[in-house]
Amino acid sequence: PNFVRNLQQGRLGSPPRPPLIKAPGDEDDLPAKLDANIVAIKKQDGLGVAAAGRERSAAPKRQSDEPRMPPPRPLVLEEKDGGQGGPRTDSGYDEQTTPKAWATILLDAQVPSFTLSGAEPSSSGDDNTAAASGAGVGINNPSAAVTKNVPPAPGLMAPPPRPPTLRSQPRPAAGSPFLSPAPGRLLPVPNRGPLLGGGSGLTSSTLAPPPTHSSKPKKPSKQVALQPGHSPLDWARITGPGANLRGLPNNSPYLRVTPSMLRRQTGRKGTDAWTVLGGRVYNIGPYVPFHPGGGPELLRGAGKDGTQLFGEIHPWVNYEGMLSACLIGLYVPEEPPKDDEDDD
Ligand code: HEM
Repeated sequence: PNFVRNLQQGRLGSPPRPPLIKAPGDEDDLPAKLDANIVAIKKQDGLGVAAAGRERSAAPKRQSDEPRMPPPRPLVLEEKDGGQGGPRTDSGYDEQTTPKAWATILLDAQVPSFTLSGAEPSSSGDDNTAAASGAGVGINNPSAAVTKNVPPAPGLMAPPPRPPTLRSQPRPAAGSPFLSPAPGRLLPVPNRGPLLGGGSGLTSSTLAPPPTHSSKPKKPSKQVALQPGHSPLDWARITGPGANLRGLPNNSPYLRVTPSMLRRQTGRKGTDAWTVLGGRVYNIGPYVPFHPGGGPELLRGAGKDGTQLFGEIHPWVNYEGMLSACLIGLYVPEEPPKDDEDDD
């Protein structure tokens, strides 16, 4: 009998009522009276008491669900009920037959955020405490505008770690070129090097030549160690004006040297070493101990035209000036054979 009485009065199956805002003068038992009226109306309409109870049990649920409609932006998508319909059985969503992904609604989730201002406990105090107490949060107090360090709700990604702020960098010593003279200015970005002309004296990094990638790698030098008294200056001294290193008798005229004549002057077997450079024939024998590239290297051009070889190694060398005292004559083609017919 108690169960039937409670059922008739609508006390069974009713979820807790949502809080109502009461107007002044409202009676305290207004919700109970409203429920009783609903039961009476249902009876008049021929509906069963049980149906009325179901209606009442469903109505507050919808009411509590109404703020959730439409669903907020999905934070995490996951399938519920194995993809068979949605989570709400008292709405039209359960008429869906295809599997559907439903958003997990996290109304109470606190989205963790971060702040741009540092929160060093040493300099600015405990910002978390300030923010939690709500004191001083605002534009004029940005250091206090940090969020409560709410742990991320399940399914949410953890916030990224805060980058180190300039304020958290170690402050340079007094008198340092990195110290900004103007108060309130930001410190220079580290690892950029000092400015030019800043009087810091630390300009080596900015004056260093940039790395080049276009120059060829250097070949190893083939220069040899010259004997004492055989330096380039010594050669210049002995080849001054009036010097004669031709290897020919004095006052000999310049010769017309043919290829056959040239081939015999190789520097071997007691002969002088002649070479051709730019159409002129030089006696290079005296220069052998003065040649920075070594005697054997120089004699590679002896007895032949060494113009191409010379040019391949050191085209910048002024051979005409250096060998003026060694000039033999002009390099000329072989003389044509004499015509014997004239002798008849
Ligand atoms: C035609 C045969 C010659 C050959 C094969 C030859 C070869 C060389 C070589 C291999 C070097 C060393 C290059 C280096 O690695 O630094 C050299 C340097 C030199 N040779 Fe010759 N040379 C010849 C003729 C001459 C002649 C006729 C002269 C002067 C009249 C001369 C003057 C020099 C000078 C001044 C250097 C030093 C160049 C420098 O320091 O940049 N060479 N030569």
